[in-house]
Formats: sequence, structure tokens, C-alpha cells
Amino acid sequence: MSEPFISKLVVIGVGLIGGSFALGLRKAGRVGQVVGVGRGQANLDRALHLNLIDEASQDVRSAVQQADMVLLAMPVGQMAEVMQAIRPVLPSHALISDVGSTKQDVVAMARAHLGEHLPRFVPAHPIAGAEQSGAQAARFGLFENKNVVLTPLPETNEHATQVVSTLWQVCGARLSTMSAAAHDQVFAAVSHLPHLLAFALVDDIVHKANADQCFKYAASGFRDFTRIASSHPEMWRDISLANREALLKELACYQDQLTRVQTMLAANDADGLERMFDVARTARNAWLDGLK
Ligand SMILES: NC(=O)c1ccc[n+]([C@@H]2O[C@H](COP(=O)([O-])OP(=O)(O)OC[C@H]3O[C@@H](n4cnc5c(N)ncnc54)[C@H](O)[C@@H]3O)[C@@H](O)[C@H]2O)c1
Ligand SMILES: O=C(O)C(=O)C[C@]1(C(=O)O)C=C[C@@H](O)C=C1
Repeated sequence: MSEPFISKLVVIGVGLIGGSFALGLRKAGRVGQVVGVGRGQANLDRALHLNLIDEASQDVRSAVQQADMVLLAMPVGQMAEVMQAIRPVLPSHALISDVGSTKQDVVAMARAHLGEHLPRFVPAHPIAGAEQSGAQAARFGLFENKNVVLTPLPETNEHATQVVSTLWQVCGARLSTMSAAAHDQVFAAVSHLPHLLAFALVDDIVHKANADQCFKYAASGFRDFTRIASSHPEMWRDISLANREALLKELACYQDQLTRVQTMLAANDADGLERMFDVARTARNAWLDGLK
């Protein structure tokens, strides 16, 4: 397709992901004006200062007027309200996409609230990020060689999907497509559960009688395991609740696994433990090799 150019991009939620997307398109010369919409002026001022956006607004309805594309880049718990707000004022040609970490809920909200705009909505999830948040965390190159999963609806307009795909490719990403249900199961296992475990482990240590001593001696193993417990609590509250069913299933599988580990440990099953560690190490190393 011819190279898409977005004359007016509106990023609702100018944080790590929305800000990095805007930056990628700006540096590639694929956007004209970028308007950032947020809940708080301090973050919008940082986004202006960092040149992520040209204009800032706290009024989503006026911001999306004349938009060619709107990116929903806030926590998934906020999306329904924003979709409702923009529906009556969104231009009839505007593309809409999101970056939410869960997809069945976002697709259901789009069906409920986007009305006549639904065919131009392209659900997307960039599989790249960090534990930092806000405009100051945005960076150029965040999506370089990272996957972006699209979960288009049967109604999604092919042209809209192509434009959104090309924009992510401009940011360096690799595109793939899945059903929203498959997406939510996979990311419950490899993203949402690990975050839950990291938060739960740190919380467990905080409540120990000798918490100070534990933190004093915690080192790189603890840091690597718990890096993602520094992630944004609101964002992870919303993801956990949005993907509750898949997450509960993965949590139950993991609890079974912990029971197997506990049984091996209680029985001094050295061979069993070593076999399991070996399977895990081999699988992780193969996964890491695949990332190169
Ligand atoms: N952080 C990650 O690693 C990551 C990766 C992929 C996708 N995501 C998804 O991307 C989205 C944004 O995550 P992020 O890490 O960029 O978060 P972030 O906290 O860095 O940015 C989100 C911004 O949205 C703003 N916001 C919240 N509610 C709003 C509303 N109603 N209207 C306008 N702005 C609002 C917040 O104030 C914040 O500035 C989330 O849906 C998240 O699930 C995050
Ligand atoms: O690297 C991190 O800190 C992340 O949390 C990134 C991560 C992940 O779990 O891999 C988190 C949520 C997203 O939806 C996608 C990516």
C-alpha cells in the first residue's frame, strides 16, 4: 500500500506506550499534528516538553475533532468511558486503535460503544513495555523488533487494518494476528500471571516480621524476578480484572505446579527437582536464543 500519512493523530493517554508510538511516527515523518489527551496537566506538560505531542488537552471530545486517527493508550478500565465520549464527535473517516494488554474486554467495549465507527476500529497489543510509566518513560525504538498482535473483528475494515499495521511496522514492530480469546489465554500465561506472581512475592516479603532484613540482603536474583512488581498498580489492576477468567485458570495450573514442587521438596526428591529445573532451563535458553 502507499505510505500512510496521518495528518492529525490523537493519543489518549500519553504514557510509555502512547508516547513511544507518537515518537516513532513523528521521527519517521508519518504524522502531521499530534494531540495528546490526558487526565492530568503535569504529564501532558512533560509530553509537550519531550516533543511527544504538539498540543495537549484534557477535553477528549474537542481533541478528537478533525482526527484522522485516535489511539486509545490508557489503562483498559478507562476505555469504555472514552469510547462513549468520542463516539458522537469522531469524524466518519477516523481510524481508531488501542494498545490495551487484554483484548476480549476491549473488543466487547468497542462493540458496545463505538457504533458506526466499529469497522474502523483495529484492536492491537504491542508486546513491548517496561515497568516505568508516564510520558517521561516514552522512548524512540521501544517497538523495534517487538511483536504487535492484532485481533481484528469480522467487521474490521481491511484498509483500516492495513494502515494500522503499516504504522506499527514504521515503528519497527513485527505484526501477527490472533483471535481475542487466544490472545487473552496466551498473555494470561506469559505476561499477566508473571506480574501477579511478582507483586504477590514482594507483598509477601513486605509483611514478614523481618522484612527489613530480607530487603537488605535481596540481590540480583530477587531484582530480576520482581522487576515487574514496579509496574503501575492501576494498569495491572485493570488487566487482572479484565482477563480474570484466563488468569484464574493459569493461576490454578501454577498452584498445581507449586504443589508438585512442594511434594518433591518434602520427599527429598533430588532427581525430580533437577529434572524439572533442567526442563525449565533448556526451554528458557531456547526461548532466549529465539529472541536473537
Ligand atoms: N506498560 C507496558 O509494558 C504495556 C505494554 C503494552 C501495552 N500496555 C497497555 O498500554 C496502555 C497504556 O499503558 P502505559 O504503560 O503506556 O501506561 P502509562 O501509565 O505510562 O500511560 C497511560 C496514561 O493514560 C492516562 N490516562 C488514564 N486514564 C485516562 C483517561 N480516561 N483519559 C486520558 N488519559 C488517561 C494516564 O494518566 C497515563 O498518563 C494500557 O492499556 C496497558 O495495558 C502496556
Ligand atoms: O517488560 C515489562 O516490564 C512488561 O511488563 C512488558 C509486558 C510483558 O509482560 O512482557 C507487559 C504488559 C504488556 O501488555 C506487554 C508487555
